[in-house]
Amino acid sequence: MTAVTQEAGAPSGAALPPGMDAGEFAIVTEGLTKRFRGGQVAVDTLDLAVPRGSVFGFLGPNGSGKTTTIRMLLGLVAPTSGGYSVLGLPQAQALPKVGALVEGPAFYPYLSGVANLMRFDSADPTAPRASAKRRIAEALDRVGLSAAAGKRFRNYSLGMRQRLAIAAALLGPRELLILDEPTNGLDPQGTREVRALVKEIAAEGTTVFVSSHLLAEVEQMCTHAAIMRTGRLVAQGTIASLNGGLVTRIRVETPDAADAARVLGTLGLADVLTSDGAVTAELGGHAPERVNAALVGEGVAVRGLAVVRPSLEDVFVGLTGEGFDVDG
Ligand SMILES: Nc1ncnc2c1ncn2[C@@H]1O[C@H](COP(=O)(O)OP(=O)(O)OP(=O)(O)O)[C@@H](O)[C@H]1O
Repeated sequence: MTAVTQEAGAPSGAALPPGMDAGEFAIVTEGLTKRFRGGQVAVDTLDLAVPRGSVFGFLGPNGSGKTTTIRMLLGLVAPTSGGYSVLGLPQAQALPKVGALVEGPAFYPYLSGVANLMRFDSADPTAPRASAKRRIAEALDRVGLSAAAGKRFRNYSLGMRQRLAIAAALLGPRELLILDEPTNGLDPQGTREVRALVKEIAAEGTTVFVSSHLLAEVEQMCTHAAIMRTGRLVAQGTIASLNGGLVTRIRVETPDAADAARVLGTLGLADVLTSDGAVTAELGGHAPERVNAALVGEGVAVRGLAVVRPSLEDVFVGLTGEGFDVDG
């Protein structure tokens, strides 16, 4: 692994996932730690491995260390100890290939989208002036704002404003896009627009590292996730592997709970439990429609039947014994 130079020195040497090398990853951190003055440990010996090409959800309740981690990856905050690698390159070479949206850029309300991006682009001393127009047009096109490019920023919807901010992060070819809570403060329409845009950008081959405190958002938008709690990594992997440790259950609402429990047991479903007028059991390989037919065939009055799939929230609760408190 090529460690990005930082004052804390070399990476800790913590193990990468077996059989993998740093070239496969857009971001690797090893023992990454940030202790603020006053003793607060915001990020605690964090080992992250973000595969290239993934949409990687960096998930955790408020205050779990997500922004501090992102600020370290971007060289805005020096780690106390540990190391990190971005795109396997030294920081000066990596950063031009990284687009980032950490705190929303300040746009001028009375200027158009395109004029705002021109101001933004001209503030970057590394961006060649001759190709500015093309670069800006491409970024606007990529976020679907070409038609609204001449409209004043103050007349943009919340979703359009955030898409313009993402366009600002995409001025130039990027291998990695880092977005800190990009749907925060957006209305449902704006949230949908940003989620769709993230998927499109990923489909074009850019790795997207996106922080969120919204479990459902990460489940919908991401291929992989890392779950944080008070600065520590709780789990990471593909969404399927994170959910995979938990079983899908079937839930039957019925006034005939005892009969329903007997039928589920006869069918071979495991861990049959009865409470509050409902019977639940591990679904295993059984088809829910067959289970329903068997229940009805045995005279059980089925008021409701649901397949309860494990969620990332269940993963978090299972691993920490705590609820996922977004205000925590
Ligand atoms: N400059 C700082 N000085 C001292 N403590 C800080 C500083 N920045 C962050 N912290 C603390 O570090 C912890 C992690 O904060 P951080 O902002 O990284 O979390 P987060 O997961 O991004 O949360 P949020 O979603 O609320 O931004 C918090 O307890 C926070 O109060």
